[in-house]
Amino acid sequence: MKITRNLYSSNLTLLTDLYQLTMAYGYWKAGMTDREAVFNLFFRRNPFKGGYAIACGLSYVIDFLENFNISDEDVAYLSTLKGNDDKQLFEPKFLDYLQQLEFTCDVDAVEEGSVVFPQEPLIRIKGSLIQCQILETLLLNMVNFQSLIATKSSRICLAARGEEVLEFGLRRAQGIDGGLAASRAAYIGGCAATSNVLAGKLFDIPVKGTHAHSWVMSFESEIEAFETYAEALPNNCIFLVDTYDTIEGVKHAIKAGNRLKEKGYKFAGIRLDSGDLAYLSTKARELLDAAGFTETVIVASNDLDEHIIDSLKQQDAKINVWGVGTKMVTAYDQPALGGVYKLSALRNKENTAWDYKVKLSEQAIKISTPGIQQIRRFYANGECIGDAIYDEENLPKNDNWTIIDPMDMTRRKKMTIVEGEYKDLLKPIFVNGKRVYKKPDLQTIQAKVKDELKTLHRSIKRFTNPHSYPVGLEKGLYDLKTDLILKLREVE
Ligand SMILES: Nc1ncnc2c1ncn2[C@@H]1O[C@H](COP(=O)(O)OP(=O)(O)OP(=O)(O)O)[C@@H](O)[C@H]1O
Ligand SMILES: O=P(O)(O)OC[C@H]1O[C@H](OP(=O)(O)OP(=O)(O)O)[C@H](O)[C@@H]1O
Ligand SMILES: O=C(O)c1cccnc1
Repeated sequence: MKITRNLYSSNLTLLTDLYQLTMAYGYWKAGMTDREAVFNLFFRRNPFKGGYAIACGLSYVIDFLENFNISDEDVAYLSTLKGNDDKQLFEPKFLDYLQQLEFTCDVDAVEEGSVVFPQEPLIRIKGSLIQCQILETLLLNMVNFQSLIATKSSRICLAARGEEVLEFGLRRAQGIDGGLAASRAAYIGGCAATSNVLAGKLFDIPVKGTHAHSWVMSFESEIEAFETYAEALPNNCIFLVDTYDTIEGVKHAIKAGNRLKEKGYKFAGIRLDSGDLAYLSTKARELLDAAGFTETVIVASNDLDEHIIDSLKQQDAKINVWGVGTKMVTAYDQPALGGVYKLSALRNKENTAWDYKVKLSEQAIKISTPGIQQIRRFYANGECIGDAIYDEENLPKNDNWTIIDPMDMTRRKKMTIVEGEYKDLLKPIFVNGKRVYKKPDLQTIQAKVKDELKTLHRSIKRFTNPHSYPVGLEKGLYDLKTDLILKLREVE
């Protein structure tokens, strides 16, 4: 959408960590800028102690890469940076080089809205070392946050069991883009609408809302507040009933609802925002039904998250619509996804072959995976049964694959390549810097999340101790990684 582009397509190239630019300078000085490299963006643990994550943020990444450039102003600023000796940090020739740098990489990525798991590359960038390096920070910034919020939202929507979830988080979000990007990701995760009007305009998300306590407090009485609201907005009446006494509030809302009905309008709903939401929603439902307002919905808000919604569902609360703010947009119980971006292959100096790369660590989970990675997801009867991370340059010779858990080599699973029962998740997005992928609209991405979640066994979606979905390295890649680690540790 055009308006979206105006906000996010400005030149964001300097929205990066300084070390990307100092390394870029180093590569340039060492004559390494154009060595072909492959980097992968992945995370190591599912967020929220859950069993899966939702990939999100690719659209921002695409806009950023399509508008990649270093402007006169950027160069002017970079030329003012000083080193420890108080001399210019970057020599002018390097800045000239940077200014002429164009984005020419290949990008393959998992589509937004896909279900993804730890260790899987969400984005794979292949191209000149300097370009791949410079992109790290912003790619992580965009994908980490949005994937986190889309995952949170999908959990909250699962807890609501198909009922409407409204995202109310802007006022508690982490700044301006923390609000906007969260509204977008929350919608992708399954929310029906947002209260954030600019997000509605930019991303074409439905906007919805009720009214605040201040409205009720601005009148002599609650009933006067509801009736005045109904006069002004007869087609948008959800009354907030808990400013003074919730049960009395429901009765006042019913009075105002009767006036609306007389005038031929619908009494759309009430909102509960405090107290025992199970008890109050049940009482409110009884009162509404007794007054003939069986279609009038009960919206609930107040620090909700997936666990409280789940509990309210188990208590048989009579809530139809869930308003969720703070805990959704701040990902309250886990504020960062922790995705990383690692080099996995580099052309040798002679440019004749790939050198595969790993980052070692004492912790197995932190040892990166080498190769030109792709993900293959296997299905049986419409359910996904396991993912293989494999090396595109070393495809297994036969159709019987073994996947091995990189954290525990005794955990293995056999997968058979059967036509129509697998798919590769990384799709071409850019080829030689030119976009080859058409961005889907948000509704399509939201529908994808729903469809993908249906392919996951329910044990993987439960909130408490979810079953862990099998993701492994294809045996060829596993062996390759093990050899590399042994070599680096100099074990014969
Ligand atoms: N029946 C229920 N079961 C589980 N949790 C509930 C139930 N009813 C409300 N809650 C949750 O309990 C928490 C109550 O928080 P708190 O005590 O701060 O609110 P309150 O006193 O009801 O309202 P406020 O302080 O906003 O006037 C909220 O997170 C709310 O969503
Ligand atoms: O609880 P959250 O999940 O963050 O949802 C958003 C909250 O924001 C509003 O409260 P606030 O007290 O800011 O304003 P109000 O007067 O409209 O209630 C609203 O009533 C919700 O309680
Ligand atoms: O419209 C609402 O009810 C709303 C909007 C923002 C925050 N809390 C509630």
